[in-house]
Amino acid sequence: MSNSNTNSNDPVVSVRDLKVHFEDTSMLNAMAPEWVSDKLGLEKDPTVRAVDDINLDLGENDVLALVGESGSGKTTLGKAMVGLTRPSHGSVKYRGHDIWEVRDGDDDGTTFEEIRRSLQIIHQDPGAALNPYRSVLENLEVPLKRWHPDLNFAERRGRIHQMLERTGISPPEDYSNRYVHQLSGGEQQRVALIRSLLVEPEVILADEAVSALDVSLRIGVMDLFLEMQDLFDTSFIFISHDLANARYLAGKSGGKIGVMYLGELVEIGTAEEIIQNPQHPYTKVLQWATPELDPERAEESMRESPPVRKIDIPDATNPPSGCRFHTRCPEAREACKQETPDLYESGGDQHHQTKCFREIDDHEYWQSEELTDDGIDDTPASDQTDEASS
Ligand SMILES: Nc1ncnc2c1ncn2[C@@H]1O[C@H](COP(=O)(O)OP(=O)(O)OP(=O)(O)O)[C@@H](O)[C@H]1O
Repeated sequence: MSNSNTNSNDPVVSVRDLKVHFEDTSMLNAMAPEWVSDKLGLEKDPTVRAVDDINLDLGENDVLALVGESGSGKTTLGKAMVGLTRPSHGSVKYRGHDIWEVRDGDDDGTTFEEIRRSLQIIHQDPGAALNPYRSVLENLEVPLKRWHPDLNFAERRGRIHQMLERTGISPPEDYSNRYVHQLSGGEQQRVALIRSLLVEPEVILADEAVSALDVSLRIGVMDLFLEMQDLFDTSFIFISHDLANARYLAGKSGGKIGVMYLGELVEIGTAEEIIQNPQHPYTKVLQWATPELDPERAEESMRESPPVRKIDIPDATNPPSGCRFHTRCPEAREACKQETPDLYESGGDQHHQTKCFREIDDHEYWQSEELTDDGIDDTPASDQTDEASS
């Protein structure tokens, strides 16, 4: 994208103090005053705090793999980073331009259309992005016609055939005439990847893009993503609930793994650091739950119980006070209930950060009382504030 303010050292996407909260937009909430719903005995859905207080930069040619349990906010963060979900608070900048200020017309240095082209998404279900009633060629012509209207039919077909061949879909003349339903899952995902790459984006968000694939096909598609990432110098945000996939993607590309828990980024670092030297107690839980990371220990660890005090994940509408993991954390102490940790450097490594007081040698955490199973306080943050003020 041409812009005189663009500096190649700047992050491509930069997120500051990001919150994405989903309000209840149902008719009941919009129309009925509190006393009406109380009288009718109807409960309004509270706000979901899907993403809270995240600061993150994605550089050029960078790879970030976001992992965490279902509902931890991975997709919401990813979509906010590519301008598909509007933040409730904070900013998401593309090459220094606040995406939503541009969208709302407050910034004349760039256009929202250009941002939309630069930030693409590939979904878990590739079929969703492809028209089943059109051939592969017709599907892939759509982005080219939109973003490169100067190309004629022969030039478009030439580019499409080249991309099909590069991604291992061969012979391209044959495949380009097939309909989407005549392709395997792996071939559909390749076509979805080509569709995104044809518009020459700077960032691709791949949301669980390999989870629906058979395990035997997964490595091939992940390798292809990484090959294309390298070839086109495109930054990728991979979303996966599987730490083994995240390790593969971030490890091979020299990227980072970001671990999410209840809307917060709790640890971020290189694949090597997150797998070999995890610091956050929640990252250790994910590692325990992924025995294939260490097959030698797999059998042994399957016999152990998970390193948590409670299995149940608290509700994202009312997360626990202080450190959100304190209700399940085996290392939790009183201080974790009261205060929210920042992301601290782990062991002096600026590329490895952990949201846990245990990173700070002289933090009052070390003097505070350990939380035992009997002492687990499930009171959500908001209720505690209410109690304190009443
Ligand atoms: N449009 C929405 N409206 C209301 N709540 C939402 C919406 N989108 C997501 N949520 C809620 O926000 C929280 C985070 O969801 P998100 O999909 O980002 O998590 P995730 O880690 O990607 O989970 P999964 O792996 O299951 O997709 C969840 O509690 C989810 O129910």
